[in-house]
Amino acid sequence: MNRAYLALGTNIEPRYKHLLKALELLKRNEQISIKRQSSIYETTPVGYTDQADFLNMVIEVETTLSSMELLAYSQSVELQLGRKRDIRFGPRTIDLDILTYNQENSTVERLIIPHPRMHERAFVLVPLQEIAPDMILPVWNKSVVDFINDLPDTDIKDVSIWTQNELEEE
Ligand SMILES: Nc1ncnc2c1ncn2[C@@H]1O[C@H](COP(=O)(O)OP(=O)(O)OP(=O)(O)O)[C@@H](O)[C@H]1O
Ligand SMILES: Nc1nc2c(c(=O)[nH]1)N=C(CO)CN2
Repeated sequence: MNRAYLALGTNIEPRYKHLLKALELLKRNEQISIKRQSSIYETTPVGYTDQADFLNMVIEVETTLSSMELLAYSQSVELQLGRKRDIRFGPRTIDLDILTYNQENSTVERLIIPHPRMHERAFVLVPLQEIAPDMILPVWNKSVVDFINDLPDTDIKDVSIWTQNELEEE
């Protein structure tokens, strides 16, 4: 059995429905079992900033899929949710990134594990810390907490737990 962490992100309405649908499609795969899921966070866009705020979350899964198969299934979920690829780092109905896969450090075709930008993204590290506080990231050999401590305060401020009220209004 393999253990992977996945990051989900969406900034096209209905954002919450897109997250739920993606989780449902992941659960539908008998080779994937969701073990933990973080709260949902509302986050300010990073990279390409002229776009709407995101909802982000991180989940831990156990899977019998290989990392390439997990990527292929994640991409099929993105497609089923109508994702179109246009602006790099731009708006998306759902983005599914594989953060880590076991303790692997590998690049196979177009899949890089661990995700090469995960350690600098508050919208990934903060939800990840919630479900895997003791995790040491392969390659960097550094804990999630240490990476969070190195982030600028402004980045942390841009990531906040989405409250139930907001959830009901959505
Ligand atoms: N760890 C990974 N998880 C998901 N996709 C990856 C990973 N490593 C490489 N890729 C490749 O990245 C390609 C582009 O992914 P995508 O369009 O989601 O990028 P992005 O979401 O705009 O940027 P980012 O990868 O920084 O979140 C995918 O087709 C996939 O082949
Ligand atoms: N806050 C936030 N910003 C982003 C996100 C995301 O999921 N959340 N995804 C991006 C594309 O990889 C680029 N910027």
